Amino acid sequence: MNGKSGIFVGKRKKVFPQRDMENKVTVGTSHRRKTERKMDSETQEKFSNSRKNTLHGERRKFNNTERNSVRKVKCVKMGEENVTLRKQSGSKQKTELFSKKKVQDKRNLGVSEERPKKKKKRGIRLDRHDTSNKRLDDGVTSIDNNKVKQEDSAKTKTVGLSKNAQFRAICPSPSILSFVEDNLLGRRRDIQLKRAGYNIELSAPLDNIPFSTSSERERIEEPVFRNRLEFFAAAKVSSSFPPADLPEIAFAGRSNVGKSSLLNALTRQWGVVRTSDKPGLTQTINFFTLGSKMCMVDLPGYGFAYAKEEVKEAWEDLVKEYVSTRLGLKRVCLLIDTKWGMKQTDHELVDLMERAQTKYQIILTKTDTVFPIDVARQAMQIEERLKANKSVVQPAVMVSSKSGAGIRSLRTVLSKIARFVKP
Ligand SMILES: Nc1nc2c(ncn2[C@@H]2O[C@H](COP(=O)(O)OP(=O)(O)OP(=O)(O)O)[C@@H](O)[C@H]2O)c(=O)[nH]1
Ligand SMILES: [Mg+2]
Repeated sequence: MNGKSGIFVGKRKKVFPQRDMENKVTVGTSHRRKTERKMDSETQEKFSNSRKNTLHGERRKFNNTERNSVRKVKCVKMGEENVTLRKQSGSKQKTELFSKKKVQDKRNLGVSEERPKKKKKRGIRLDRHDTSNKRLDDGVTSIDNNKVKQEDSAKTKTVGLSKNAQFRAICPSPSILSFVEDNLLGRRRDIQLKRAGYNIELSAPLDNIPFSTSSERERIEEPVFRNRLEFFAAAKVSSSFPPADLPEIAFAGRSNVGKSSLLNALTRQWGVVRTSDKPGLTQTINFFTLGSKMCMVDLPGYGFAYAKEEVKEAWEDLVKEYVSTRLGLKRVCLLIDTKWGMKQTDHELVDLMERAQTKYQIILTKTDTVFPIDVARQAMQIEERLKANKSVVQPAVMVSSKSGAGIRSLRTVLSKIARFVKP
């Protein structure tokens, strides 16, 4: 700052007033700090109060631009009061001052005290249909602009949205929604399951009949799944595949998606197929017979990130070879974790099965980990994506091996395969 002229040339330092000197007031800026004024005690008090109320308190709230626009304009004496005003464009303070002044004048003239009328804000009247004085984005209600806006919003709806937002925008079909509700799919509260009559102490409680006795609980509606599940063969290479005497249903999917657990849940024979919370437990193609009716095949998971590259490739090649060449294979259940949806590796397998004309059906697993609406959205999204595919068997089935939700429906779907092939 130029001390002599009082014009700021550089960046102003932030200095706060100090009032600790007898008969002396030191104020705000470095320039003013130098100018110490002597005042009588009354004036000093008024002065310091007015600065306290106006300058000091407000200055710190303003940013630089606002501060520049603020100008100290008047110090008006009203009776005993000293009011310091700062002029700001359209400020309230200014209106207050003038209305106060008016009342004061009226008092002096003996006019009865009335509340000052508020000044009406004058709005600018615009012709709705005259677009000449409006900007395009001013909310003009012309038809053309509306069209443009609609197109833009449609574009942003699809292009601008994140993957997550796009997912949330999916409206599932009524049939999917009712399936989710009827089967109590999705994350549910225990109290809700209890009220519906399910015994939550049992494993896969929703696979039982509500309010059923223990003998009823044992029954599986589809006779084929009442057969004993027995380990039959394991293969690490295609040459050791067993002969394809029985119709086969294979369970494929990424590591840890719940393939082995689903086999146990379908047959209610917990522990026959080994499961683990660590991905990559199943490393060979495991064949299980279900009586003499069907063969169920547990495939090693693909996309297991922590396995060695060559091991991973060997598993994936084995799975690919199995699904594209196996003769007795009637259906591949492609398991997708409901939480994560279809990944690149899943699409690769889908493409392969399309080329090999292998029938496959999408099974959404672990539905108990997400909200019911997200189960429906995931099913809807996958069905839409695979709509044009020829070998896919629709609809997608939603299950949870943990809660037992949807397991009965899957049994019904799969038992038809066995029945038709071997009546
Ligand atoms: N919450 C929940 N967890 C499940 C469900 N199904 C399986 N799991 C769990 O997921 C983990 C993996 O299950 P597995 O059946 O071994 O999965 P996998 O697909 O056979 O895995 P790999 O053999 O490694 O390919 C286990 O900890 C299971 O308890 C389910 O429906 N809900
Ligand atoms: Mg497994």
